[in-house]
Amino acid sequence: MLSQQRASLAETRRACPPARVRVCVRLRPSSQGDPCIRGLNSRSLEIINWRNKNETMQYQFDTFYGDEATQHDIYTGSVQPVLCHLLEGQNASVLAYGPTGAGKTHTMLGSPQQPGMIPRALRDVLQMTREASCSPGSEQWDYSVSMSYLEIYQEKVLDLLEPSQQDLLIREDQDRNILIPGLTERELGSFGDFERHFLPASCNRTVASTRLNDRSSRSHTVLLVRVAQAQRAPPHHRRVAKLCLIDLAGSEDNRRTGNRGLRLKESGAINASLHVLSKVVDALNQGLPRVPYRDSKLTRLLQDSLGGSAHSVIIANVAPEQRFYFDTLRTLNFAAKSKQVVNRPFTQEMLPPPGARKRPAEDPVASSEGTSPEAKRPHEEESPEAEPLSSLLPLGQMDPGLVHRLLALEQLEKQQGGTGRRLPLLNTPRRERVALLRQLEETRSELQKLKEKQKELEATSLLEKACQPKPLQHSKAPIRPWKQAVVLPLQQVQTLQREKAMAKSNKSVLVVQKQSQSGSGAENEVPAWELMLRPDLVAQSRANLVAVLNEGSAKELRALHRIGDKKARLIMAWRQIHGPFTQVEDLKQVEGMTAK
Ligand SMILES: Nc1ncnc2c1ncn2[C@@H]1O[C@H](COP(=O)(O)OP(=O)(O)OP(=O)(O)O)[C@@H](O)[C@H]1O
Repeated sequence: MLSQQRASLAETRRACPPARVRVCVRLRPSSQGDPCIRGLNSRSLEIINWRNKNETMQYQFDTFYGDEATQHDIYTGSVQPVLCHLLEGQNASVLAYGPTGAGKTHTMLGSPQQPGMIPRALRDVLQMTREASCSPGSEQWDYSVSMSYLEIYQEKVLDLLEPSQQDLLIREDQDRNILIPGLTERELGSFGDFERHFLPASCNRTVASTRLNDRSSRSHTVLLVRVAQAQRAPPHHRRVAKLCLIDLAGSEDNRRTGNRGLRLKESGAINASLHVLSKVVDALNQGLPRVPYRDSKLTRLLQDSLGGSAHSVIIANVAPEQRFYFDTLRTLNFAAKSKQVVNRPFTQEMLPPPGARKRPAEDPVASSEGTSPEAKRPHEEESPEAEPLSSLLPLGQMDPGLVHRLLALEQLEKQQGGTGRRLPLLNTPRRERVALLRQLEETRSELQKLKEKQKELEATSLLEKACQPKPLQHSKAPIRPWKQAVVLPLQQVQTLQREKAMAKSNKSVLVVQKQSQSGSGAENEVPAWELMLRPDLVAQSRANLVAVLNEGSAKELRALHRIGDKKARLIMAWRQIHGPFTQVEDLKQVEGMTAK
């Protein structure tokens, strides 16, 4: 039954090596005055230290592009290398980040004279798929490319290909894919098709004039390109990859933009979502159990690109003028922490259901309900590669817990008449149902094998006994399987017991009895007690504290124990210069503070 279940899913996921997010910095040409930032070489730059004008701070990235770098340099150096992964069925993302007026839209869209990353990438993707479908390789594939285009304006997801005021919902399917039901998708047969759909849609983006940029993006725009491929020969595998090209709206200091009314409201939404983006990167870097993707529409959509399955590139745009100094510093700090984020790309291959051997362009399933640009990806639990079926353990090494489970299952089956009737699972969500059925199937086969092994052992043992001289005292006890004894030092046993008790009790603090000091165990000895905190909660609260240190406002910092106004300001200044705190102990480096 299990193999049938797997065959019907017919999906395999091949993990690739983890891929760190690549981060490059692009410096816009200066419009006035002396620059506050300059490049040192193709990877490093330095920026004046605001506390001491005679000092500089240095940063290193995957690539640094100076103000003379062309669109071609940036494309060939940082964007083109990730596109080849699309043909392997893996996702890729390119994201332009930076303050308002620093050149994000110039980098992504460009102009007719200096086309940006988006038109260049589309031209190459279409060309690559054309060439790959003509290649005489053994694995010939048919390709189809399609696009969707949306903007996130004031926390609303708006379709740019078919503009309307409808806020599209972001959904997550059972396999954790992000879907946008109702988002328009257009097939692209040529670059001409792309221009025909993309150019008018670009005019639908919300732009307005601010004091810092005549045509400032008031929204985050996301171009989704879907590359579907279908193998011509059996077994007719299908793959779907997604390319996300994102032009973020710039962070804005409203004292300088002069924003009021609607502009101010837009700016509030932009800054809030960029703040969540920064928190997502922090959470990923600190390995926190909860990454706040759901706290903004932007991060929800970027779930794949940061800490997800895509090969991602961040282009951090910075402006050289003194008036952008603090924006530049903030951008460099965001870029520096983003380069630590590691993604886990994989190739997904699916078999079409029997009777549905169509080319991707004709295949309604391949286009994921016709409108959604997302590929259906299975949950890890369903991947045959994720976890091989557990093989039968030698009887003597069988985990007592498993034996207990097997006996309980046998009991349950007996109660149900032992006719193979299935357990009532219909009300269980599908994912859990699949996992339960798998577990049940594994347990059944283990039980069967266990019974056979047991019989074998009994037979061998009887035979041996028959051949041996009779022992003086014959034991009538049935033959039991050997249990493997694990001997632990007493202290370790007690720690394990405490941790188990804590996990079971679900409490954060436990009162535990101390080991008798004298060791005599005398009846009248007064027992000593101690309080024990759950280690996972301690770790979590330390991580939360670090998050407040990195992201907290002055008010939030003052709310911390022993932190007053002066210390809050010192912490904020420190993190602006040195970047995020990695642990609570870093506080020692802040002037006049101790880790206490
Ligand atoms: N590398 C560059 N070379 C020449 N001009 C540039 C470059 N980068 C940006 N510019 C110019 O600077 C101005 C601001 O750039 P752009 O609109 O791309 O900024 P932005 O970061 O997208 O701003 P916002 O977030 O407000 O939309 C534009 O006039 C653009 O043409």
